[in-house]
Parts: sequence; structure tokens; C-alpha cells
Amino acid sequence: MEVIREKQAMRDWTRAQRKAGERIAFIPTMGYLHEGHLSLVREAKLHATKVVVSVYVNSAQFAPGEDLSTYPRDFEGDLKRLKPLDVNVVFNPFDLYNRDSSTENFSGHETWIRVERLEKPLCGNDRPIFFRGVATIVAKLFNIIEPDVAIFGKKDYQQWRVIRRMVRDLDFAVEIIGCPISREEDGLAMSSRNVRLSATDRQNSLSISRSLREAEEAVKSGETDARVLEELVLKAITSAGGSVDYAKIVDQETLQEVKTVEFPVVFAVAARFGSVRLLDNMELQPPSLPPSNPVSPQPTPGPKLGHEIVFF
Ligand SMILES: Nc1ncnc2c1ncn2[C@@H]1O[C@H](COP(=O)(O)OP(=O)(O)OP(=O)(O)O)[C@@H](O)[C@H]1O
Ligand SMILES: CC(C)(CO)[C@@H](O)C(=O)[O-]
Ligand code: BAL
Repeated sequence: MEVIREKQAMRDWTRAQRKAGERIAFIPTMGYLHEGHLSLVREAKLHATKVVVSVYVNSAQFAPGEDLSTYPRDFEGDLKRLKPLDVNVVFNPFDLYNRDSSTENFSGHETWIRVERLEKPLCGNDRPIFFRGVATIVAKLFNIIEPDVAIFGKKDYQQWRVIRRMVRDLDFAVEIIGCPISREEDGLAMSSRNVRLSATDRQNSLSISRSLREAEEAVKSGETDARVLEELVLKAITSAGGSVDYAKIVDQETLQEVKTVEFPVVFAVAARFGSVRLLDNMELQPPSLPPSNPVSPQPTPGPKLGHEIVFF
């Protein structure tokens, strides 16, 4: 497993591999890796012959006052976790922006990607520059690494949708795959930030996944009123001491709020316990639709891996 820190060395590596007939999968991360990240690596190996994982905490997606300075980091631990999975390259650049050398700001960088509609709801309300930062860094990473396929987790559902849209709209030659959420045994969605939860908040944060499961059961029993379902989740989380940024049932494609659960929707939640902001979500199908109903029409059939594969 090679660690590459320079853009040009990364590009040279990919181009040499492609010349040799290899297919390259890429997993962008911000490090402090857990089983959720490793599940993306395993998925990547089903789609490619070589795997690149980036570890880069992208300051451009954090607004002032957000948790950039306390974001957990453990690069040596990350390498130990990736090694047994036969990852080929860990791309760990020092900095990817052309910054004014005397400051930490972005005065040397002025090009930003906005996915105008999809970036606005849900996390876009609470993190005003988040998706601009994510779309821009992912575009830069795609340009540097030039992967054939890139893997994202559906834990960050809106991020996955934003990236898919960017790839489609800007004609990136990369296939985007979304993977299911990996959970702890008790149901908490795995997240690097979980490590910052106090023992009490860790316990109380289970109200998120538990109430989402209750909402899912309610839908199975015939409840289709989105407001009723949202209220159920909101109450469960606030009663457990959490503060809800949003608990919304939205269309899986447009991320616009729906009134009733009549077509494939996703119940998306962001909630804070202490200073830790957690995301979780559940794709919901009304009982009348078969559970395997695809999220979106597939232009070409993909391999049957149980995960949504989108070709552009
Ligand atoms: N529990 C999980 N299941 C599946 N994918 C995940 C999970 N957690 C993170 N990922 C995916 O891993 C990739 C990198 O995410 P990132 O490094 O930000 O980790 P994270 O756990 O989401 O951290 P945090 O939410 O604390 O920022 C993203 O595509 C993200 O969706
Ligand atoms: C996609 C990403 C690596 C961009 O910095 C980040 O938002 C993440 O880890 O989900
Ligand atoms: N996984 C999303 C990265 C962030 O919250 O900044």
C-alpha cells in the first residue's frame, strides 16, 4: 500500500495503471476510518482492479464556527485499518487549494461548484457552504485521481445525490455508486464524529435510529402522512435530549419535502447531541410498492450487487 501526497504523483500513478489495463475505484474520505468506510472499500473491490482511498479533511466545506478544528484525525490508525483490505494507494495530500501562502484563507482559489437546487434543503440550511465545498473538492479529486468509479455512503444521502448530479451535469467520466449505511450493533449509524459523543449522549443518540425504525414500521402499518411520521421522530429525539436540525421526508431524487409517502422517499435526519451533529436516514417505500423498487430508472442494467449503481 502506497501513500501518495503530491497531485502529480497521484495522476502519474493512475495513468500508468490505466495504461496497464487496470480499472480504478476511488473512495473519498476525511479519515478517522471506521467500518462504514471499510464497507465502501469492499464494495470498490467488486467494481475495479485497483483501489485508491483519499484521506483529506477539506477545510472548504466547514463554515467558521463549525467543527473543523475538532474533527477527529488518526492517520496512522487509518493506514492500519486499510492495509488488510489491500488498498493500493492512500492519497493524503498536504493541501489541495492554491492558497495565499501567508494565510489559511482561500484568496488564491476562486472557482467553486454549486449544485444549485440539491444543495439548498436539509444540510444546506444548516451548513451554508458545505455542499459548495464538497462538490468542489470532489471535482478536484476526480480530476487528480481520474477514477473509473467512485463510492459514496448513503449515510450522507444528500452528499451522494449532489455528487451524482454534479457528475451528470458536468460530464465527469466516472460511475457513482451509493452504499448502504453501516450501523453499530445497537443501530447507531457509524460516523467518525461518534467518538466525540459523551457516554450519555451516545446512549441518547440511539433515539435517531430507533425512531426511524418506528417510522418505517408505521409506514408498513399504513401511515402515509409525512407530517405525522416527522412528528414521531422529532418528538423521540427531542425527548432524548437531542436538538433536531431537520427530520424530513423528502423525494429521493429532488430532496423536496413530500406530504404523503406515496412514492420512494427518504426520511432524512440531522440532530445534535452535545456538540456533535449526527446524520441518519431511511429509504421508505409505501406498502403498495415492492421493496426492490429502484431509486431511479437505470439507463443500462448494472451488475446485481444489491447496491444502487448509476451509469452516466
Ligand atoms: N456509516 C456509514 N455507512 C456507509 N458509509 C459511510 C458511513 N459513514 C461514512 N460513510 C461514507 O464514507 C465517506 C467518507 O465520509 P467521512 O470521512 O466524512 O466519514 P463520516 O463517518 O461520514 O464522518 P462524519 O459524518 O463524522 O463527517 C462518505 O461517502 C460517507 O457517506
Ligand atoms: C466526500 C468528502 C470526502 C469530501 O470532503 C466528505 O464530505 C466526506 O468524507 O463525506
Ligand atoms: N461526512 C460529511 C463530512 C462533513 O460532515 O463535513
